[in-house]
Amino acid sequence: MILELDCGNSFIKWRLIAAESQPALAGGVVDSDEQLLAAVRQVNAPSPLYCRLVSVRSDEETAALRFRLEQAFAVEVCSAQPVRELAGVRNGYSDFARLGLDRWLALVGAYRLSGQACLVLDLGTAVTSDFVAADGEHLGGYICPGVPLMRNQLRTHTRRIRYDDAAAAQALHSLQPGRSTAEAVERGCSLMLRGFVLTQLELARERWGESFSVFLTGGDAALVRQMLPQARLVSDLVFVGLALACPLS
Ligand SMILES: Nc1ncnc2c1ncn2[C@@H]1O[C@H](COP(=O)(O)OP(=O)(O)OP(=O)(O)O)[C@@H](O)[C@H]1O
Ligand SMILES: CC(C)(CO)[C@@H](O)C(=O)NCCC(=O)O
Ligand SMILES: [K+]
Repeated sequence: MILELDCGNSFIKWRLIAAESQPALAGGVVDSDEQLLAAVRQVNAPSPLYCRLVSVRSDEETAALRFRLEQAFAVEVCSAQPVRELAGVRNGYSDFARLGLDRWLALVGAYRLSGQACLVLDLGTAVTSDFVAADGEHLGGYICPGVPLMRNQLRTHTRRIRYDDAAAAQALHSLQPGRSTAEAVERGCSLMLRGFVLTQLELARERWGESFSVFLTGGDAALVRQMLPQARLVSDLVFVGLALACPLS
């Protein structure tokens, strides 16, 4: 059993595979180390012998999780590290170690799957885009707040923007001008996200014409899925790169 973990800022995505390139036997999204251990223990399968993880958390938090995993399952843990080059892709940051490892693994995964120029969009706590040229050169990318951050900033810094989750869920059935606070904020943030995505597409077209692939991943990918019919929705894109960063042998 191999345990794979993508430790983001808000959630840990996990899955168990029996062996390299096998479909997941179990997996999920949890919001704490404790929940992760409990979820993995509940799976009716042998305990994992090997764990590969990518984390954008602090080194201390990542080390603490690693320690708990080793204690709980006696696993060998490989934690993806920043590198200048991997699987034919060259890191485009002037200081390669500063590029978020989740972005790096997602773009390495995208290039492996497409073998051509690609635009990678990851919609999580933050929304990120990355550009990889046909020869594997990472050109860099963009970072902006994701929908949960935009919404929370508005709630935190204004006195009269208040509505509940039910109203929020209800608001996105249309993108017409909002007639309530919930509609105005939810639709406004949704349009900002769409604007960002359309601009990324334009930038990619200016560079590459029509010869590029678009990859979409992250927990909020569904929010822009419809406006990107050409995009490949690969929810485990980070795991594709993670397998390349932490091969078993
Ligand atoms: N099953 C789920 N559990 C939690 N969040 C989910 C789930 N499905 C979709 N989401 C959405 O995914 C978003 C979080 O995205 P994701 O899990 O990709 O990133 P993250 O771990 O929060 O942050 P990061 O961008 O650092 O990876 C939330 O805004 C939430 O709305
Ligand atoms: C941008 C996030 C938060 C997305 O998860 C992560 O990739 C990160 O913390 N990156 C470090 C900063 C950078 O990529 O330039
Ligand atoms: K992410």
